[in-house]
Amino acid sequence: MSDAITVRGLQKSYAGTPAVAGIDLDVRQGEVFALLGPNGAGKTTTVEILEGYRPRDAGEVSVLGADPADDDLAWRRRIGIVLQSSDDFAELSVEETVRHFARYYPRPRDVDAVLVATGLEEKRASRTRALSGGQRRRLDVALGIIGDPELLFLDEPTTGFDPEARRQFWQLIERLSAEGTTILLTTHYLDEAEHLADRVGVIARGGIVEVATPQTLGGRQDAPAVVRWTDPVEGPREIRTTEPTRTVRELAARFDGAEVPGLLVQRPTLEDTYLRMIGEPA
Ligand SMILES: Nc1ncnc2c1ncn2[C@@H]1O[C@H](COP(=O)(O)OP(=O)(O)OP(=O)(O)O)[C@@H](O)[C@H]1O
Repeated sequence: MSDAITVRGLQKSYAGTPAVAGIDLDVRQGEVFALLGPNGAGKTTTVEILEGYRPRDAGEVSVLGADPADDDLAWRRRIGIVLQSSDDFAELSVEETVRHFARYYPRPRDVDAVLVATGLEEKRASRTRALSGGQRRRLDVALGIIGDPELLFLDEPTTGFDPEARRQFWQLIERLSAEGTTILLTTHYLDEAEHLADRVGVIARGGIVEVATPQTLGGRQDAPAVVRWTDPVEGPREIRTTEPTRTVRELAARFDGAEVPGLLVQRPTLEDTYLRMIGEPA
């Protein structure tokens, strides 16, 4: 199967300062791919070039088989974009706004189903200007998926969501993914990337640092584990080891098979790994 997105040698500068400095990227059809990176790393610039909203300086880009710079209408209808919030439709109700957007697409999703899926059913009659920040972001997501896109771009989709709304959003993304939608998202939430993404790409200073699954990024799966427990005499203890099973077995023997007090085995989290990769102290 061909890739949904192919990027080779992408470059973009603003007033001579590189924001994207030669990025290569492949997003497979049907996968959820998360772009991670610190503020100013070049994520939004990259995504907006892929969406056809920003011109590039150099490089080859193919999105669903077309060059986004051609900005073909039929192509545009096959992609979904969750833009940063705008107040353009402040006087329309939630339902009117979603129905309005549905008319732009040849085969839109059912408006009622999208309102339910995005948790906006109870707010359907509310003016969009009266929505809370998190509700407004849900509306952005509703507008991004109403056209039933093959490829969905989500730029920091859950910023401002409460924990319950974030979980509901994750379920929505999982459903869309299960239906075959390819999804490229940017996020600052490492738990979100870990939960949703098949693969993550870490981008820093305009370049890709690594592309891997969340489980293997930065050699995470082989990183030493920390085994912690509380010794009845010596108090809290910890050992860093590449063989935590052996350590636990030895501890179990030492405690005669009884519960080892406060036993905990921890591998580096995705966040630990990410912070190390981008050079921040964990
Ligand atoms: N329109 C613009 N004009 C000038 N400089 C810009 C413009 N857009 C982005 N930049 C600069 O390009 C760099 C990359 O910005 P970009 O928005 O792509 O980063 P990002 O990874 O999306 O960051 P964030 O996580 O903060 O959203 C930054 O240094 C930013 O200041």
